[in-house]
Amino acid sequence: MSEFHVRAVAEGEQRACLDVLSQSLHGKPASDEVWAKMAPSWPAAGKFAAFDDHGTPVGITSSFEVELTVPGGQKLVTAAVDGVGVRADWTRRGILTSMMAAQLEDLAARGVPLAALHASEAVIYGRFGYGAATFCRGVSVERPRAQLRDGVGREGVVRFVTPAEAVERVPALYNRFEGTRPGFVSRPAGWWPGFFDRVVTGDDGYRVAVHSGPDGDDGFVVYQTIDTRDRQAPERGALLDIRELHAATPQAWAGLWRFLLSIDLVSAVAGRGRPLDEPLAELLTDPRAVNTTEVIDDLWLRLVDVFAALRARSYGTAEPVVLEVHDKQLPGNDGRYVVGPDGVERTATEADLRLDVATLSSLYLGHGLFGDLALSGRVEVLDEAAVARADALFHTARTPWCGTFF
Ligand SMILES: CC(=O)SCCNC(=O)CCNC(=O)[C@H](O)C(C)(C)COP(=O)(O)OP(=O)(O)OC[C@H]1O[C@@H](n2cnc3c(N)ncnc32)[C@H](O)[C@@H]1OP(=O)(O)O
Repeated sequence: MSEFHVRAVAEGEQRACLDVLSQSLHGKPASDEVWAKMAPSWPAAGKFAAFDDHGTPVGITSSFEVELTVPGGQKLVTAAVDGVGVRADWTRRGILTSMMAAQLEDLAARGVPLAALHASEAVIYGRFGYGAATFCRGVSVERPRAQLRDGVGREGVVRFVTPAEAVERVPALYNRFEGTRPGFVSRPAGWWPGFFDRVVTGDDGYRVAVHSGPDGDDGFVVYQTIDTRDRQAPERGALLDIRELHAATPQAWAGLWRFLLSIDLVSAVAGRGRPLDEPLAELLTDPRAVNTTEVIDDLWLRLVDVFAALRARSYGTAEPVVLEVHDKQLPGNDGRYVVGPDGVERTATEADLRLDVATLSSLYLGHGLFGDLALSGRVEVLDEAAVARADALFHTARTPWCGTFF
């Protein structure tokens, strides 16, 4: 059997690596035209690849830097891991395992405290210390059943913007939302061309509408209209499918939903990836017009530097707990940490709760309960009373949500 070795991607090797990624995701190799557009946002930096005996890449993992808002509002440098794939004729030979090890060691050496990703499958990344840290919801709001309560979302004005205006204005607008919730990630300049500009300027008919309140533009929605008519239902209204909806104020949020729910000839307004706690039903006279179509893991987080990450977030009010953390990939994180409202220290005292780094990572942003994870054995309870204290310390007032796909 051929061998592989993993190393950092060198300048000039990116296009061959992109082809590996495309193959793993059932896509086509990039044409010269596509590559010319992508190349600026596909630097060699942050990429590790596996190469066969002939020097041909057969696996790839990438990352770029973002800032992630942690409970309490601090923004931590985070490696946004994306572009992971192994060529189908090389899978299940340990290539991903080796690439993840190289990437994590590099991040730790560079002092990057967190790594985060969106997983194609939920079974892949737990073994590398990632835990599902934010969840999101799919919603569908039935029309005409959904009628807004009196006065909801009437303060501002909503207007369409052209794709060119959207490309120019929305990035600055988005910066107004950063830091409002744990789990939010910044969108660096390199994110926009591949994930926003391409969509709104493409051929799929996406529309962008912007909300203005007393302080100017304060929210936007990107959505697509899908024709759902068929022979059985020739008069059925369209489906409005939200790609993203962000608002700086509750008024802007309600105003954008008012706009969507007021468009004529529509049978439903739907969206995936919405926050779990979005109070949509509260806008309507008939709350049953809102259906939850799915609840699914969103951001997977990995504490690369456990001490730095624990110290960076704030905690609720409770007596401290001692957590004993185990980290297979980065043993420097192994040890006990006393966590309380006044801060975090390493400690030699007896542990109250024992857990691995993936479990701690999934609890870090405030989603989930130590008590629930204790039920499945993911948290080992050494002092029963510590479970409620840990939940009180880690719980956050706002449900964590990422809101950005990468
Ligand atoms: C952040 C992102 O970019 S998400 C996108 C991830 N990429 C994709 O989904 C593209 C299609 N899939 C692939 O390219 C590959 O199958 C990968 C990257 C998911 C896995 O790569 P591999 O080199 O096969 O992983 P590797 O051999 O290191 O497997 C490590 C372990 O994970 C398990 N594993 C890996 N992938 C999967 C999977 N998709 N389903 C179930 N188990 C898996 C392996 O069985 C192995 O288990 P073991 O340690 O008990 O033996």
